[in-house]
Amino acid sequence: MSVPRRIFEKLKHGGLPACRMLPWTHGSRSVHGLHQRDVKVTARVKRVSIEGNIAVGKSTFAKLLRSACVDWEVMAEPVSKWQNIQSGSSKGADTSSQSTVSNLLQMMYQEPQRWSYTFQTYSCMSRLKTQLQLPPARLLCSKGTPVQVYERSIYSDRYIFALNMFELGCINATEWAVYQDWHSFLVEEFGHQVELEGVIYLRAPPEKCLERLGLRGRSEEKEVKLEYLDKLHSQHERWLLDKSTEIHFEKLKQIPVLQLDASVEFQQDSSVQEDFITKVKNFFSTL
Ligand SMILES: Nc1ncnc2c1ncn2[C@@H]1O[C@H](COP(=O)(O)OP(=O)(O)OP(=O)(O)O)[C@@H](O)[C@H]1O
Ligand SMILES: Nc1nc(=O)c2ncn([C@H]3C[C@H](O)[C@@H](CO)O3)c2[nH]1
Repeated sequence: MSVPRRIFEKLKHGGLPACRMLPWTHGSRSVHGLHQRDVKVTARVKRVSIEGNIAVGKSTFAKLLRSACVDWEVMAEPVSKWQNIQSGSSKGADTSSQSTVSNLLQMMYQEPQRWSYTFQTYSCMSRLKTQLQLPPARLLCSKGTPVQVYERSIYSDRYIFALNMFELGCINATEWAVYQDWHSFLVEEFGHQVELEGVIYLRAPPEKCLERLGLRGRSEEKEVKLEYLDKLHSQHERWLLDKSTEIHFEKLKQIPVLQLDASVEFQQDSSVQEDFITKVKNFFSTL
């Protein structure tokens, strides 16, 4: 049986390390382009998302994790893709002729009723692509606890943002029904490949997030109000703490959550950083 082309290319370029060379000649089924043996090799790698309100400090915390342990791979939220929608970005298109046609993040903030549904289709698709990426070679070789960490996930896309936009009336009942239908279909189709083993919830008062959002000064967010961050804060609390959000996937209902107090100014404080890393290490070892 031949190796699925997509996987062959991935292995050739991304490269599985010699320590995990795969015996392709043995007949086994291809699961969504992932060879079954490949699924086994990657199964030891845990998958965790960092969740939290806008500007709570996820990217800053992600940077800390990146520098803390070689067994952890942190995948950034694909914000720049949302800010630079490219023309002709289909597979095989000549990338040299691509140009930026729009900034969807800006459009969503400026005209939420017009653009929220479009935004959620694109954000969710880009998160799905991120979650489907195979772990890098060093994680597959790891003798410790290898973990792929994602900044947000296809689950916060639905249970935080899309739900919030629906409740705010920026996504209508038809759009919400359509979104949920394809979201459930994709999660079920991709199965284990998009499951998470844990969530790190960075928690801070919305007022603190607004302060940090102002500090960061991303131009698209200049009209974001405390009221919006309050709503998003409540969505996080309902999903990750109270567990009162209706969740449609069994494994996600039981997911372990590590809650960290993100209001602490940890950037200049190495003892807080060490405390965070210890908590994260202990959490990963339980997954
Ligand atoms: N613990 C912290 N103490 C003080 N300032 C912080 C802390 N964490 C983040 N910041 C600052 O707050 C701003 C926002 O942080 P960051 O970009 O990491 O947020 P984010 O959660 O990744 O945002 P988004 O939700 O937009 O992805 C940055 O200017 C950053 O330097
Ligand atoms: N509407 C909406 N849906 C999402 O799924 C989503 N994910 C992130 N964001 C916004 C928050 C930050 O401004 C910026 C970077 O996180 O993008 C989102 N907005």
